Amino acid sequence: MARSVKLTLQDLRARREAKDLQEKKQPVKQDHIGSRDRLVNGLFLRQNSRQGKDGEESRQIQKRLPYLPKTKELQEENKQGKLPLQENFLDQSSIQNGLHIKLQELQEKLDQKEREHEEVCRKLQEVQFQAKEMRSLEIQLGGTDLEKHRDLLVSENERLKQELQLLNSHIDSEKKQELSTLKEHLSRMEQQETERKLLISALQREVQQKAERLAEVELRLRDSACERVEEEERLNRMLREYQLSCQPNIKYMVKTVEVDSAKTKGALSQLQSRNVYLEEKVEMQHDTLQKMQQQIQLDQQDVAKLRMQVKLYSSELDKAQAQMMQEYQTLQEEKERAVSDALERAQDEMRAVHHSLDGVRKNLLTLQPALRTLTHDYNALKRQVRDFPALLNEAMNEARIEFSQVVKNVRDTNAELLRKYRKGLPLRKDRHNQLVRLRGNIRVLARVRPITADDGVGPGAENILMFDQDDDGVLYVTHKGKDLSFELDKVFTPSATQEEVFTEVSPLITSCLDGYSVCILAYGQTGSGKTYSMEPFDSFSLRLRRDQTRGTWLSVSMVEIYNETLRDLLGSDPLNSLDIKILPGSTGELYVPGLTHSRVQTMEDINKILDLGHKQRATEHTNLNTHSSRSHALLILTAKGRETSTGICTTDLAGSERVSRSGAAGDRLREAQCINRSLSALGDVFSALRSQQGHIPYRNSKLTYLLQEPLSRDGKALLLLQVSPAEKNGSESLCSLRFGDRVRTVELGAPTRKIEHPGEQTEFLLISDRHLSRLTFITSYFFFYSYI
Ligand SMILES: Nc1ncnc2c1ncn2[C@@H]1O[C@H](COP(=O)(O)OP(=O)(O)OP(=O)(O)O)[C@@H](O)[C@H]1O
Repeated sequence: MARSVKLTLQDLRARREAKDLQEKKQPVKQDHIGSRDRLVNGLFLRQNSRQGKDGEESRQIQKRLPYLPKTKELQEENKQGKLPLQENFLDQSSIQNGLHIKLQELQEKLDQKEREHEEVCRKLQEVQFQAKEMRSLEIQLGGTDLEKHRDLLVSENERLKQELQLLNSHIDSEKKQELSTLKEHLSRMEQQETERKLLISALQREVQQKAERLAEVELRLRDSACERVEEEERLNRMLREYQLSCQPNIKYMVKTVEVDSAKTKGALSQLQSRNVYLEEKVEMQHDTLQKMQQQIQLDQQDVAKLRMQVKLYSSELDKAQAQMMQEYQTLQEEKERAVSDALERAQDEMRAVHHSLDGVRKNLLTLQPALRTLTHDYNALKRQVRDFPALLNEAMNEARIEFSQVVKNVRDTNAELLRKYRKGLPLRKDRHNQLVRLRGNIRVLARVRPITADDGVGPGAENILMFDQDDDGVLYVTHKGKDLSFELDKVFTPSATQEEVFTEVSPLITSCLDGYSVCILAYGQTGSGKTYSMEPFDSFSLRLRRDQTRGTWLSVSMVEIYNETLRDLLGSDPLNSLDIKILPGSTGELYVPGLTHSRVQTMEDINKILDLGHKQRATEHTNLNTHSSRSHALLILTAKGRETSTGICTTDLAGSERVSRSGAAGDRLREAQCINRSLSALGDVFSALRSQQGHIPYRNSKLTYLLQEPLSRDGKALLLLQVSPAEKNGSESLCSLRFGDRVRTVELGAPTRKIEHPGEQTEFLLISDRHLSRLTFITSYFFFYSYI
């Protein structure tokens, strides 16, 4: 068994000196022993020191051993991609640089965009400025088509500006978002890089230390092996030399050896034991070395694994980086696309804006001459406006003076006119009265209604009336084969309007307002249009209203003559019988004591009274006209002013009937008889008037009694004959026309005015009847106007 013993030259020298001493039979000096001890001790100590150094090394290795689990942890972290290594760090740096470059490019693009945005804003400001100029031009020039076009352009510019702002804000927000994302990503990557860089540097330091220590250990092992080999060779050589040199004195030596053999043997045994111990130590060192080598191999394996891991990580990192780059490129492309789209849109809009601006510029160019003219005018106007207040004051003063002069003149003229009017009023009234008298105190007009649906169809509904084209007072009637003609004061055709009728009636109303007793009668068979002709009363109401504004007030009464009994239709008890009496102290003027007077102001008020009165009337159906009245009803209107009092009365009176045709019997028969009697009495009055008899039988009926005043010689009467053109009503139409013909011959004589003391009120009655003679089936309305 080869045992390597390490002996230094000093030990060998000490051993030789000891031999020399033995050979000189000198006792071994303590120094020699000490040197041997020192030799052994030195070897021991060296071994110990080496062992200590090796122990230190192994301790160092052991100290490094804790790095192994730490290395495993790092491996785990690397597996999770947490640890970037140096290669990756280099790649990361390049990526970081690339990102920085990209960021700079983005920043540049952003700056460019901002510059473009500023340019657009500047242009928009120019447009706004031009719009302001245009507005000022508009103010100066007034509205033209060009300005409307310019307004449109301005509004379009506003819209484009808003869109551009939106676009810019959108682009800014996108870019900012993208930039912030990239910055975050970059900062994250930088942080990771720093961490990985630190870890890599730590690992590198560790690996470097390990490598250095391994190299040192290997070096030492190599040195110790070399020393051991050299020492063995030297010892062998020395041994051989010693043996060779000692052979001639072998006896002596044997003796010496024998003498010293016990001691030498002891020393040798000690040396051998020490050699064994040293060999064991060397063995242990050898084992330790092997372990270290194994550890180094393990470390190298770990390093290889780590390198593999690093490569794996680097490939993964490359992949991630490639993916990131791809994503970045995609994002970049999208961003560039969005930016280019936005840019294109902005350019399009800018082009449109430029186009609009060109139009505006052209408009401005065309408007400039006009603007100059208008500016000139404007300046002139401005001067005028500046001078206007003074001129206005001057003109106002002049106008005031002129106006006050004119007002004074007008007042004078008015006073003169009023004076003349008052002076001429009696004369005018007299002349008007003369005119009316010349036209006849009793005028007879005829109004032909059109054929209506109520007339039915067939021969009975045929028209039997014709008109004279040249003379509006002639009416031709064809009845039962005979052609008859009637001459009246005026004939209204079916096409005549209400206004025309009222215009014809209005002179009598003027006479009424002038203070004459006037009676206007609408006369005709049932259904001939008497109610229809009442409508001009509305027109008259306007006149009333006008009169009322001049201080006239109006009251309404309504009475009924039923079976020769006079009743107050507006009274609390309509069944109370009223009397007609002569006004005390008057020259035979009539009044109805206890008659209710309701004050009215409008036509609506009158209509309400009429409705109220009609409700109280005793009406019943007959075979001829379901609406025919069975009594005479009188609506008495009295208008009174400071100087005048005008009475207007509308009535709906019962008509006398042909008993056989109406089928009346019992009470109906009595009513018809009363109606016929009153109408007969009215006819008698007209006959007496026509024959100018001394006695006019007014008192033969309540109706004629009430009609006394307007039908007296002091009154004026207008008879409006309502005529039906239908064949089946021919007989009644002829009767009406003949009655009118007879009435037309009546002369009432010269009418006289009635003057009343201001403030006193007198009632006037207007009486109407459905018939003014013995003719049957005729109803009529009467309008009566009187003057107090
Ligand atoms: N001039 C006219 N133009 C058009 N329609 C008319 C005219 N006159 C009368 N009528 C129509 O003839 C019909 C009868 O007229 P209205 O009621 O006035 O007759 P009346 O004489 O008052 O009858 P009664 O005596 O029975 O009350 C109504 O439908 C009316 O509208």
